[in-house]
Amino acid sequence: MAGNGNENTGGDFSFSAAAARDALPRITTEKGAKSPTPSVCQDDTAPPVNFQTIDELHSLQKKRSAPTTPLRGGGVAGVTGTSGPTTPVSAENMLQSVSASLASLTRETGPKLIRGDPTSLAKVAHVPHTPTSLPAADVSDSGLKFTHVLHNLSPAELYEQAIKYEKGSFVTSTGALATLSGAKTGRSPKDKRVVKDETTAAELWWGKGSPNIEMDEQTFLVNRERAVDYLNSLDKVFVNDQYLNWDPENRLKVRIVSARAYHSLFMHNMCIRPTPEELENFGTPDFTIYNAGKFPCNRFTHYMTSSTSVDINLGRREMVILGTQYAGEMKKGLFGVMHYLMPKRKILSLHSGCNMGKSGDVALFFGLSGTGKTTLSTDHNRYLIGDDEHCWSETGVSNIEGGCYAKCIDLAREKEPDIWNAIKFGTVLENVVFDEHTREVDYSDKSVTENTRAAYPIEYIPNSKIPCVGPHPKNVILLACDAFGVLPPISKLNLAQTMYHFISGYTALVAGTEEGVKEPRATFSACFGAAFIMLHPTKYAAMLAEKMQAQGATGWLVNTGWSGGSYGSGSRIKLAYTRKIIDAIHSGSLLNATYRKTDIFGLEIPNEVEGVPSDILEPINAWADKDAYQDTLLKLARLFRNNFETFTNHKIGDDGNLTEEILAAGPNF
Ligand SMILES: Nc1ncnc2c1ncn2[C@@H]1O[C@H](COP(=O)(O)OP(=O)(O)O)[C@@H](O)[C@H]1O
Ligand SMILES: C=C(OP(=O)(O)O)C(=O)O
Ligand SMILES: [Ca+2]
Ligand SMILES: [Mn+2]
Repeated sequence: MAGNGNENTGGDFSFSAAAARDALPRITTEKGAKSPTPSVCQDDTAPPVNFQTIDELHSLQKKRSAPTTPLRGGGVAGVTGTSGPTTPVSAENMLQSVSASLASLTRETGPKLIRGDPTSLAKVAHVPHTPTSLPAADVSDSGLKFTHVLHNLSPAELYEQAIKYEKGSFVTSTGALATLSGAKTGRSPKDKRVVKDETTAAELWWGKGSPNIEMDEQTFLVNRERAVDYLNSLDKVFVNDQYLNWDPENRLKVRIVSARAYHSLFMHNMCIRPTPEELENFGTPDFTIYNAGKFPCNRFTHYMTSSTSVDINLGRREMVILGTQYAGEMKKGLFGVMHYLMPKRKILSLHSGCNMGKSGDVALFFGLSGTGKTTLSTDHNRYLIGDDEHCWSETGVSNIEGGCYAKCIDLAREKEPDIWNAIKFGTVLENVVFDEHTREVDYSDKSVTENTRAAYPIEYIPNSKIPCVGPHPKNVILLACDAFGVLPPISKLNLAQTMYHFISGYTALVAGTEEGVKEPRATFSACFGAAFIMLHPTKYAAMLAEKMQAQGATGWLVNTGWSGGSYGSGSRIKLAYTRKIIDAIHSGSLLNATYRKTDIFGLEIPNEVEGVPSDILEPINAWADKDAYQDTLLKLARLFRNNFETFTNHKIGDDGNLTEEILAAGPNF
């Protein structure tokens, strides 16, 4: 029979005489005792183990983080009860600070907080929450419970949290964390509110065309309390303390309090990550986000028109998110804050990508969502400074963020290798569809949304420039994804034209990034980011004009949209051609090309661009139906003219001549 290890040769089955009588010999286990069979298993002798139980074995697995990483939570054996001698002072400070952030406005007390995961067996330090002798009427159950704080967890820890507790979290075949953002898969601009107080009433852009829909301070506090109460009711909250802006002089300290590991990992990737030393000395944040995620606002609250509300209070330096889990709200909410704070310091905030050539030539890529900022600023031959949000100061450019947020729909390894390779361990992959077994992502699948996204730290792009700063830009590239197919793939702009197109901010909004947009549609968004600007567009335009003039930067308009017909009949310009066009801008060869001027828009188009078929450079040549082309061109020109009407009564900067030139730089018909 198989299994007893004896060779059964002929049916006879016999033990050795001794074994049969006395059963098996005893094995000696005493220390130092000689093995009963010294000649075998010689090198199986291991040094003595230093654990007695399974729990002890497990406790050995996790080494304590270095003393410079004091703010780690679960698993660190600390003290129970009030903080004792082994609690690092900075950790206690952190808890005090978070408790202050999460304090109820009405009960005037911070919640009781503990570091670490609530399921962790190891007891960790907590802050005793301050006043103890409250009148009995003020004592509530929420005041008696502890909330666990998961402060600046590492990506690995956040993966574990997400996979254990957040439905829809999976590791993909390349190691990314696939997540679902829930009902909202894009931003909700109609649900954005900005507190109008005395200061902001005077400073901000309000009224027609403005993204700033007002709310009063009192209503903000109602929503803030709602978010804070929700967060405090949870067993645990995630807290990220990070930075915005790579320019050290103009850095902002931000705190993000959220309910999901997904949100914490997203912001870990998208904001600038502090070093352990910086984290230890973080102090009080300059701006705080309370992200209550799926927890809705109360529709009976004044100003609320849906169950989603994204509220910014510049005076309190706080933002509240209720009723949406789309992580992009946090990133773009902070961008709005920068659009307010930076111009006060004479720094221009830009909705643009930015990269730098080997010789130090910097290019900006402006454009609305889906026009190619991320794709075209991620360029294997150049250093990536950032893909979406920048500042332009007296000294040059700086990225506001520490990561990139790339669209993933139809992502292909051959076309965008750097973005493809960045989707690995640590990257958040939102709303993608993958094979249930292999976990291979199908980037063409739009079942959840068109707006599938990857958020990764900028250093995941091999030629990213760290720190993400650079000298003054040489080229300012305006990207428009023209769904009408009438704008040339490339045109050179004079300063007035650059300003005209910057203020117009034209594109065909590609489906998905904003809720409810299912088809490309022509749209105008001042400064290529009206949803995020806080001041009147002419304020940013004046700063851009001044900076471009001072630095002698050249403006370009690049159509990354349709050619040979409108959306539906023509086709999108090949990414490979757009890249050739961009190469020619960077190399300087386009500056020396010969140009001709187009009708109506008066755009200068080159006769030739290396690597691009010449018959697409002049849009009419690519259209089969020339009459249809003329009609469409006029239609778009009218849309431009109508849109610009609201700006005709505004002066741009102090230069009266420039204002006149800008007004004249639009289409003529
Ligand atoms: N000719 C083109 N130029 C730029 N992007 C293109 C082009 N054709 C297709 N695309 C696709 O359009 C999308 C641009 O998105 P992205 O770069 O993320 O835009 P943004 O950063 O401006 O929001 C990408 O999915 C890219 O692959
Ligand atoms: C995340 C966004 O930015 P973009 O589409 O420009 O990458 C957004 O607009 O929500
Ligand atoms: Ca953007
Ligand atoms: Mn982008």
